[in-house]
Amino acid sequence: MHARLLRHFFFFFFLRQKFLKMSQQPLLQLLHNASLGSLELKEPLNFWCGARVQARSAGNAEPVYEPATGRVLCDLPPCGAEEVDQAVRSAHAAYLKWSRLSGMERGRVLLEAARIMRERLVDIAKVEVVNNGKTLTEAKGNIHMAVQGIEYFAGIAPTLAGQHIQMPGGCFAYTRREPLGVCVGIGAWNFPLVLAVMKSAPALACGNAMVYKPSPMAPITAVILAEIYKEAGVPDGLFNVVQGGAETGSLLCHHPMVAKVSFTGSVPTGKKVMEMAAKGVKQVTLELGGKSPLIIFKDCELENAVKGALMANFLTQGQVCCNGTRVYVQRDILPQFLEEVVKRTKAIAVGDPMLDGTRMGALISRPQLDKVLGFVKEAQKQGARVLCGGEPFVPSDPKLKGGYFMSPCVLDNCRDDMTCVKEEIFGPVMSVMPFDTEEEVLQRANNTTFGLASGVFTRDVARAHRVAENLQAGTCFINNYNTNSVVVPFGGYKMSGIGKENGQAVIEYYTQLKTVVVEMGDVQSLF
Ligand SMILES: NC(=O)c1ccc[n+]([C@@H]2O[C@H](COP(=O)([O-])OP(=O)(O)OC[C@H]3O[C@@H](n4cnc5c(N)ncnc54)[C@H](O)[C@@H]3O)[C@@H](O)[C@H]2O)c1
Ligand SMILES: O=CCc1c[nH]cn1
Repeated sequence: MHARLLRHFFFFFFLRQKFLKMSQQPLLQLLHNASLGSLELKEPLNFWCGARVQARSAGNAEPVYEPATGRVLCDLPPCGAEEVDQAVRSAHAAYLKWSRLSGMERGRVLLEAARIMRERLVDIAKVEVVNNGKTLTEAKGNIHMAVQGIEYFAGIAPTLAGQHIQMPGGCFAYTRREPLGVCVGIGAWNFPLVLAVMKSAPALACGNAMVYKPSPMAPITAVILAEIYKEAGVPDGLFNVVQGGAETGSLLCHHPMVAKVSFTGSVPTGKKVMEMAAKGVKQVTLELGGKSPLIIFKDCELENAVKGALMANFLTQGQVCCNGTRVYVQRDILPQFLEEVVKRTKAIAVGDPMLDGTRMGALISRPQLDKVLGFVKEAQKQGARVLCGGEPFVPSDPKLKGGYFMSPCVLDNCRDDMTCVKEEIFGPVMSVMPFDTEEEVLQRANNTTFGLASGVFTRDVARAHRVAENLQAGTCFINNYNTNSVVVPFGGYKMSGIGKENGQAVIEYYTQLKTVVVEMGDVQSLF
């Protein structure tokens, strides 16, 4: 009786999956040439067993907003325990097949995924603009980076190898670089597709499967990625998307079949993820927040330093983890620096993110906008001077009146003990402070619990490298800022995280080494 019931269950499950797959038009086709103010999404945004799946619990759905207009794009029901379990099991089944392929075979599939993504770059970028509020110019750059990430790890896949180690008496050992199994990715909302790719591409290249949970504020492009991987030829279930917030994330971290959690988000949530993973002795990668220093010496090329400070603060409306928001300027050049930085900040075109000329779009949400404006008010109360911006901004286009825009802000007269200098604001607010000596500025720059990134502008080569060596941060940019690339490792020191993403270093975080020891003679037993 039991076996008959099971057979029925599997038969209907199989039919349902088959029906879902036959009837589904790819999400990106439905969202082709997306524009602001019109998109309404009814499609389910979960993806496992190779198809989009409706969550069961429509009751506690949360609205997802379009940041540039304030409209509701869709209601997002969170996945519960049963759905998380289905996604993880689907990943595990696919992992058993995928991990048996050679690196060359896996790389070929990933290259195809990169090709498809490049072909649809503009369409994907438009969806990112609708869901995130960043400008189309930046979104196109982000999708280009995602394509490069998949290509890079497609190239790394065939190079994965162990070592041969000679031992006494003709014996030897060798190491096998093996995948971990089912990896969970949990992402933030500021680079929705890039973060999904930075986790999934190396995971898949190394032979793992992934269940990815995007931020509930920017849930759409991860599903597009899942459909691209499928079209490129990954086995059904290899890359899955489950939607939801803290509860769904916590179910994923606790699932016994999950081997690793790679998390991108704030420090407080990162601590919780690490605690949950510790219970199952699972590996973690934590890419967390920052409050990075940018140090500008008087011998710098000033125009480059000004441009660098803008790039360090205003991309993606200032919502970038590694932004250099504590700008230390050597006292002698502070007046010229401020004059130029304020002139250029005032000239930043804020507004419709779909327009070519726009350089700053909308912040992610109303609460985020209010929080950032609150930081500016608090800074003023504590003695900072607003040189420009820091106000809500209402674009002239009536359809954007409900959007979450603000004018980019430069704060002068800041001190190290002010809230705006100590805490991550995650908005377009630059805090500027004078310094006198190299020793003093290094001590002040390092006086923080964060350690994600840092930057230095100087013409003195020796000084540049000395400062880079002494800054306690995972990345130091010399004479530029935010020039991140998929080919170089990225990750924080101190409370900004554990582990690396990007570059060859990431392989260590998605594989485990097995040692095989081979005896060539007789066993010398003591017993
Ligand atoms: N270091 C990096 O590479 C990097 C990149 C992007 C963003 N960030 C950081 O992310 C933060 C902004 O993003 P955010 O507001 O989405 O961060 P967040 O910590 O609020 O959320 C991040 C993700 O964690 C999930 N989550 C929340 N509670 C959880 C829980 N208890 N268990 C499991 N998952 C949970 C969220 O749903 C979301 O998907 C900033 O601090 C920023 O610096 C860091
Ligand atoms: O918010 C930070 C996103 C990022 C950029 N490079 C690596 N992570």
